[in-house]
Amino acid sequence: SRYRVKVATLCRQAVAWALKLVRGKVCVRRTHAFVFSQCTHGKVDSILETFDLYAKTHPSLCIGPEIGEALDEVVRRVSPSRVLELGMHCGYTSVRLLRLLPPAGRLITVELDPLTAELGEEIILVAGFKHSQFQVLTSSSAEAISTLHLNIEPNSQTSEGFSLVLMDHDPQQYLPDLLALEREELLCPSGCSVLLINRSQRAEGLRETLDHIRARADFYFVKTELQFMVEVFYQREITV
Ligand SMILES: C[S@@+](CC[C@H](N)C(=O)[O-])C[C@H]1O[C@@H](n2cnc3c(N)ncnc32)[C@H](O)[C@@H]1O
Repeated sequence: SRYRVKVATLCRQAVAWALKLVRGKVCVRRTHAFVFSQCTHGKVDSILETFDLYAKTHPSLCIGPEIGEALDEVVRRVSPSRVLELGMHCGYTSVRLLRLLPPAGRLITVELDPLTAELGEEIILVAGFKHSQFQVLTSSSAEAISTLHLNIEPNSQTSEGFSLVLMDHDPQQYLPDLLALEREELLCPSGCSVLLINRSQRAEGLRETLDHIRARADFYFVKTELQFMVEVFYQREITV
């Protein structure tokens, strides 16, 4: 019976893999429609589970539960009051982030494609989050970063800037965006974790970013390097 269970699992995985192959490219509308119609509105866990269910049989860009848990661990540890996400897509990671933020926490999320941004924002609202907790900027990461200081209200409890940045947009943009965030003084000087999602072992952009970080040991260090995610820590001011 043990072998029967194993064979059944393998068959299920083979069918799911074949379905993904047949269904071809990632479709934002289809992802949104599935999640919107199948999840329980207002229940964050149901939304994440529905995304994961969809990804079993359809091509998906969502990070999924495995990288998601590594992300959760960082969010719980950092407990950031301000988070910046570059590459919102359909809102999977935005919902994951928002559910772990402290009550006064706020997320700014950036998405280049207007339709994706609209559909992703709807999913965040369906999850039950309010516009007082998050803001979607529909633009390229570079444009967004150059205007971000206008979107951050001073917070008396923390130093200014983001204490967590998630980059999952375009690895070629990771380094220029990191440099721009530093230049614009948007990284919290007392400490900011920058998470770089690595979807391809051949991502040249990620390698360049890490080379830069290693050469800037005065302000940066690589805190953890997992196969799919690298955590870089930035600090300008030493806290006592
Ligand atoms: C891999 S997906 C993000 C997936 C998301 N983190 C999740 O797990 O649900 C990348 C997204 O970044 C967007 N994107 C690509 N380049 C961008 C850029 N330069 N600025 C902003 N968004 C960008 C794409 O349109 C796409 O929706």
